[in-house]
Amino acid sequence: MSNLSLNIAKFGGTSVANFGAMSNCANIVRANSATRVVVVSAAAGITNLLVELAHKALTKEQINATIKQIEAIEYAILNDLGNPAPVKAKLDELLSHARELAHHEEILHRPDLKDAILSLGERMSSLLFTEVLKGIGVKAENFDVRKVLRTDDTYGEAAPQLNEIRTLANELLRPEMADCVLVTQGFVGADAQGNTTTLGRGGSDFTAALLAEALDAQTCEIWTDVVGVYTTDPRITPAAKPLPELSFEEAAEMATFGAKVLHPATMEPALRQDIRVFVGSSKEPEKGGTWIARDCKEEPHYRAITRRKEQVMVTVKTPKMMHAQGFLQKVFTIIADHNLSVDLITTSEIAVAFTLDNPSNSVAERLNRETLAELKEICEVVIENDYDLVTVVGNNMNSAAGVSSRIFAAVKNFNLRMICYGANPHNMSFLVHAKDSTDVVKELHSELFE
Ligand SMILES: Nc1ncnc2c1ncn2[C@@H]1O[C@H](COP(=O)(O)OP(=O)(O)O)[C@@H](O)[C@H]1O
Ligand SMILES: N[C@@H](CC(=O)OP(=O)(O)O)C(=O)O
Repeated sequence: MSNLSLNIAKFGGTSVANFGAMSNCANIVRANSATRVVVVSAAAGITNLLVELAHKALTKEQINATIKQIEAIEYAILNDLGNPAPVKAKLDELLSHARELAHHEEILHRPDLKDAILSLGERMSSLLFTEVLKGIGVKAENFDVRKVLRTDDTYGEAAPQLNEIRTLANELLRPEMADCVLVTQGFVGADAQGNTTTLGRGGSDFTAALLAEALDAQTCEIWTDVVGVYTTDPRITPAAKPLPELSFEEAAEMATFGAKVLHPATMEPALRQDIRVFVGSSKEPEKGGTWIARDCKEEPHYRAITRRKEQVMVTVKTPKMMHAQGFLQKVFTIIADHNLSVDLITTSEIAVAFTLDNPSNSVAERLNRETLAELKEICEVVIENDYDLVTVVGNNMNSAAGVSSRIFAAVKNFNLRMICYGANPHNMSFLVHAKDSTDVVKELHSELFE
């Protein structure tokens, strides 16, 4: 079933951080009659507080203090509503659920409880944002995304089940959106048993794209705190510039290699269904933003630079590797069995080095630990921390002359530990010491874009 014009709008944590920010978002929704589904993240800071409750061994007093911080942020929004009374009881219910889960004696060991508590940020913000919309005269309803966003049961990084999502969204969401704007939760899902799951940090963008795909939307808007996707993270250098256009491939590379403005999986549904994705600032919508689509007017060799922090370099060595057939295969079987993806690899006759993405409290961190323990059973393993991965994203990078030499010239004063170039036309990546990465990105940016 297709629609004349359907847009899914997603508002990130900073865009729903307080009543004023939510009001800007409400105006954006009201201005576009094609927007029938709104996906919201938790108010800025809330998910981090919930992560502390879920992952850190806190005293009772520390738990209570953290809940108080959450309550203060949510209540500040509630108290600014014209008519807070109808939602106060529902908000209090969600807060007491958070309290209960935080004090649960198994919270640190049960991934299902962790996801249940993490989901509460989005459940509270969607409740409040629905009221903000109603307050400016938009007919809106809060919709529990767990009814349609079916996932597997990999808590913390659940995989969406696309066929079920399509069926459920068309059965349960589509009929309701004809009548009003539905405000739902990003980042959250439910498995076949109805247990709450989450899609991984930053997953609300992915939710929006998944719903856009399931409902055959034409566009998906990601409203955030920057006026589009930039040549690099504007927090690294003020010289970063917003990009008017990007291809799906370029955007996917940027997201995968660290551009936090988009969740890495966001482009997958967009690419499958050819959904145009817009990224813009909810504070300054009039400034426009970046359009991400299949084809771009231009395909420059250098489009952007990204950085991904918290990388680990693993070197596996075995004297037996000399002529030892099957060693590499064993190493990569162990990695594959744990579902890890390796970005950079270098090999010599007696050693293989590769990188692992290792953000703290992530599913990857746990899998990395298990993987390394297994590798240690078959070879010597050296683990080095404190690395960042820097990537230049562009087009035809592996087939044009001089593309790599310009990059190497710009970073000649830094120690590059690993380099990956040539396998993909859209990127060139290298590992640098974390202490150098800001300067590396600045030097590269200055050479390629300024
Ligand atoms: N290439 C980039 N372009 C724009 N923003 C980027 C880029 N790389 C990283 N960022 C960071 O992403 C942030 C927005 O992402 P995020 O904090 O997750 O927003 P939201 O809360 O809206 O989801 C920006 O403030 C910016 O610092
Ligand atoms: N609230 C979740 C999901 C999310 O996507 O948030 P944001 O849109 O603010 O990055 C997180 O912080 O991970």
